[in-house]
Amino acid sequence: MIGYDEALVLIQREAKPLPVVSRTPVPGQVLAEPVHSGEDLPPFDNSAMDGFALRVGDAGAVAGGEFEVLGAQAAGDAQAVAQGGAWEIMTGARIPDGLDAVIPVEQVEVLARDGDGKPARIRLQADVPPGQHLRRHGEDVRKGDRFLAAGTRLDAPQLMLLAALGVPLVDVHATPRVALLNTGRELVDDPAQALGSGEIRNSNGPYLARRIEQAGGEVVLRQTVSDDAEAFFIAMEQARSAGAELVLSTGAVSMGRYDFIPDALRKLGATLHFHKVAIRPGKPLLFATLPNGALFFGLPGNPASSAVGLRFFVEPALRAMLGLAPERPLRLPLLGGYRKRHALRFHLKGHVALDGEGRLQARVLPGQESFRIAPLAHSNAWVVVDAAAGDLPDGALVDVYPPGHLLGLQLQGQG
Ligand SMILES: Nc1nc2c(c(=O)[nH]1)N[C@H]1C(S)=C(S)[C@@H](COP(=O)(O)OP(=O)(O)OC[C@H]3O[C@@H](n4cnc5c(N)ncnc54)[C@H](O)[C@@H]3O)O[C@H]1N2
Ligand code: MOO
Repeated sequence: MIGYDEALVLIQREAKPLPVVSRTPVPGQVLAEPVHSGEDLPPFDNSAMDGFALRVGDAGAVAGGEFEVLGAQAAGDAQAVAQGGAWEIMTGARIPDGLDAVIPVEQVEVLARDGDGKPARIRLQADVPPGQHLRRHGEDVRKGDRFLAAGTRLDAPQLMLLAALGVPLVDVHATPRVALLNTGRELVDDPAQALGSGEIRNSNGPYLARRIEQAGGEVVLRQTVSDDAEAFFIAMEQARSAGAELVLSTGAVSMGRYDFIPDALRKLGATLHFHKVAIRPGKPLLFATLPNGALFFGLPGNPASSAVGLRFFVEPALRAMLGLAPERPLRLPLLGGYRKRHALRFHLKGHVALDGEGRLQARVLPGQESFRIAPLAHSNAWVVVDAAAGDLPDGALVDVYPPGHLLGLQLQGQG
């Protein structure tokens, strides 16, 4: 049996960044290369206000000054050239060449109007400092700027920026393709089907499938497989033809007579890196490399054990495949402390909330047994207590991980 840190080193040795591909930007993708701007943002000098554009130079203009209105410029109008005077201008409209400041319409007295009722002559009711209410081209992002760094995960703000700068394609690591095989002849997938004697519902399948997608993977195959090696070999062949770079199984990795996964992998010619880690829950976890180079994780079947296996073993591999640096935990005070009964590393269903002063604090939820699913649905974080740690007193700082490596802490909506 090896320790968690040692297991992580082996995973990080085996999990390599996937090839870089150019793709349409989509939320959740992680940039493999920085993005440089091919344009200025804003693309041209424009007005921040509805009002009048003027030429005021370095000195500015003073209240009381009068100007002829010689043109008008709305958002979307092409470049115009002004021969002095004032131009009526709308927010976002391109500043006519030759003008260099804007006065808002509220600070102007219209002295005369033309036949159509448009302002023909104005008087300033306020001073106009140089450059007032101008949004200059490139002030936000300059052409050639590296505006998104490698390792950035695309979400709404990044998509806004990429859209603003007209970037059709970004370089990302290919999405890791994951095959998920739930083993066990006791498993029932159809929620409408009544359970036969000794049967249980496959709950690991939907949980893991969702978490894999949230962790940046794509589930290319999901199969429920009986407890025999032949059915497993068929599913493994399907995983291979689906192009899976990562294969996960649940169940059949422990000591029982039907725990066939380790032997079946050997028969397939896989290289076993470890089987059994000094953690709770999830101890019988297995990690191997398949002959085609795909990584294989044999997750224990108990629901909390499979969740821990995904979060703390598979997700580090996904991170490496996506070209991301290893994750760092939050350090939060632990409300109520924790009594640690074994010299193992514990991954505990936890809950993070705000205390009375609005500071984050964590606690360990009751119901840590690995068969218990209900506490997982009330948990919004993992509290991790290292193997070397002893009992933790109330308020001790503890490592806390969000539910997924690409998910932030989610404080709302958990009961
Ligand atoms: N003699 C020993 N027995 C066990 C040991 C041990 O060291 N010696 N380890 C225990 C630990 S720890 C764990 S964890 C489990 C792991 O067992 P397996 O990975 O072999 O899984 P199964 O036996 O197939 O199933 C365990 C448990 O989980 C339920 N299960 C399985 N798949 C699903 C699923 N998709 N959805 C919901 N529940 C699932 C299954 O019915 C069992 O109750 O072994 C201990 N035993
Ligand atoms: O370690 Mo097993 O995962 O306790 O139930």
